[in-house]
Amino acid sequence: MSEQAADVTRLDYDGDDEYEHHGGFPKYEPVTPGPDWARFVDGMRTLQDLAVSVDAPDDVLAAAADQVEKLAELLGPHVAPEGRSPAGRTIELPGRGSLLLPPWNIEKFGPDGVRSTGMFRRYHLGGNGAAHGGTLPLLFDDLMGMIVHAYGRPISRTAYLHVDYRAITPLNTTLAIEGKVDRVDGRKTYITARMTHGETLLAECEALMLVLLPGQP
Ligand SMILES: CCCCCCCCCCCC(=O)SCCNC(=O)CCNC(=O)[C@H](O)C(C)(C)COP(=O)(O)OP(=O)(O)OC[C@H]1O[C@@H](n2cnc3c(N)ncnc32)[C@H](O)[C@@H]1OP(=O)(O)O
Repeated sequence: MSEQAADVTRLDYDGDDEYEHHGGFPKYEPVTPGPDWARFVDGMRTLQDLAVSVDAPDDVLAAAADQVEKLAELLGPHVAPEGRSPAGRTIELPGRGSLLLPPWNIEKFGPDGVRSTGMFRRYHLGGNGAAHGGTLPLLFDDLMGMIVHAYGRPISRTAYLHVDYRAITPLNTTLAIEGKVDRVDGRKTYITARMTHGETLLAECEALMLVLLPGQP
């Protein structure tokens, strides 16, 4: 992670009245859990890949289902309210340690934009070896959230997200995504971003983020 990326720890926006008074968002603070958390998330990602790709005999599936049920039983009592799990708050891990997000790593985080690199895996397969079209807006939307935050805007939500698919997005190879604030107009923040594979443009995205009014969820 670059020096600039260290700013990502401003996630909690301590002491920022604007942040405190806009919207009804819980406060998210970055965490650094022990190494077992990274191992757990990594193992779960492997399971996600397997869950969408195996064609196993019944006895294997029965054994796997037994183990999955046991695992759910083990973890069930430890469910925490939103903003309290390390998922999504472990900045150093791919996808901030959240299984919802593809395993991408933040490389640059600052007012001049956010850049992240990573790959789509078997779990993200759409058809014919390419990433599912819905995974790109997911990644772009999360990027937009980070960009608006890194720019220093109060808590905002996506009003629209427009994606232009320019080329097939491959799996299992390193890609990059990068974007920045283009302009600000009152509550509105206009952001553009692009996803690339080397020199190849895969997708472009334009979004409008709106600063939440007091009490807006
Ligand atoms: C480590 C880092 C962590 C950071 C980690 C980051 C995490 C990821 C963050 C992801 C963020 C999300 O995905 S958020 C989830 C997806 N988004 C949502 O669910 C939002 C659902 N929509 C809403 O809640 C609402 O529509 C709002 C709050 C966005 C806006 O409602 P509102 O406050 O009533 O605003 P409204 O008066 O309608 O509009 C205000 C102005 O914006 C314009 N406007 C509103 N919507 C649009 C639109 N779609 N297209 C064009 N213009 C629009 C209006 O014309 C108006 O312009 P004028 O007349 O003033 O000129």
